[in-house]
Amino acid sequence: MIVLDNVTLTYPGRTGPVTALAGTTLTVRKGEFAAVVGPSGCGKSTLMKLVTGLIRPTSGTVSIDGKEVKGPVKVAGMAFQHANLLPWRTVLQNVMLPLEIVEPYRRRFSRDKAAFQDKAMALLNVVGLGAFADRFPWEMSGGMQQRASLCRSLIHQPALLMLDEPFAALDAFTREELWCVLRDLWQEFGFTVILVTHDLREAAFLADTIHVMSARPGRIVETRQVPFPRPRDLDVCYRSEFTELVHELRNKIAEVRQAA
Ligand SMILES: Nc1ncnc2c1ncn2[C@@H]1O[C@H](COP(=O)(O)OP(=O)(O)OP(=O)(O)O)[C@@H](O)[C@H]1O
Repeated sequence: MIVLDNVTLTYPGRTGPVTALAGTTLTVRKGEFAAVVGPSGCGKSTLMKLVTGLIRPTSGTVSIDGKEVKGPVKVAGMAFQHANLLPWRTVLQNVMLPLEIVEPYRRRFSRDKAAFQDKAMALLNVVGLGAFADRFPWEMSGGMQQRASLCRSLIHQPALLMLDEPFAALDAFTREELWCVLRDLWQEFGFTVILVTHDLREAAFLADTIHVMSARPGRIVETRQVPFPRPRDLDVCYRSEFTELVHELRNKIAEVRQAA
């Protein structure tokens, strides 16, 4: 379980202190798919950095499974808006990169390389990239690169997947394809997800729970359970309850933007 308890984060800032989060409290259960939405600049990326231990709160605590986060956590995989694959490595080599860095895989890397390669290939097959393992990133579309990036974030079997607008740079069709890829990976492996997104349909399709943040300084102003049964497919996005939920979220965000 991930718990942010009354977290405030103030950046020193070049022209004076900037309080990005103020009194943010959030709980995400093990295995839950949580989405965080909110107006631009409300502190969503800051929240991700706090959970992964890249920054420490100014006050309050962040904990994972009862242990306070005091430095970069190993249990998390991460993916961002840009796939950031290394252009000189093939797709397979990119996916295997965390195994060369993260312990305990790192020390076993040379010995177990063949088994690790099989594992990477199995993941690439799940996301439909099995036939592209030997390609270089620049030979692939943005959507294919983002599939590979998801594989790279999951290769070391993290208990937690942190996603910061991973599909924002993709066209609408590719984005929906990738929603399904992520849904399938989550259903198969059961990791916990925190997805930061501007796309309310994405949050409503993928998440169990949607947290709405206020404008800066950000805190959680509303938490909605998503009622649609699983397994979900894209048809759910055309149901009236889905449209209503997205509308309500949009209205809430408009309200908090105006209040800022
Ligand atoms: N290193 C920093 N120094 C000073 N201010 C910062 C720093 N990083 C972020 N901020 C400020 O903190 C606030 C929150 O930033 P953050 O990137 O977390 O927001 P966000 O919700 O992810 O934004 P967006 O939705 O536009 O991606 C913003 O006002 C930003 O300008």
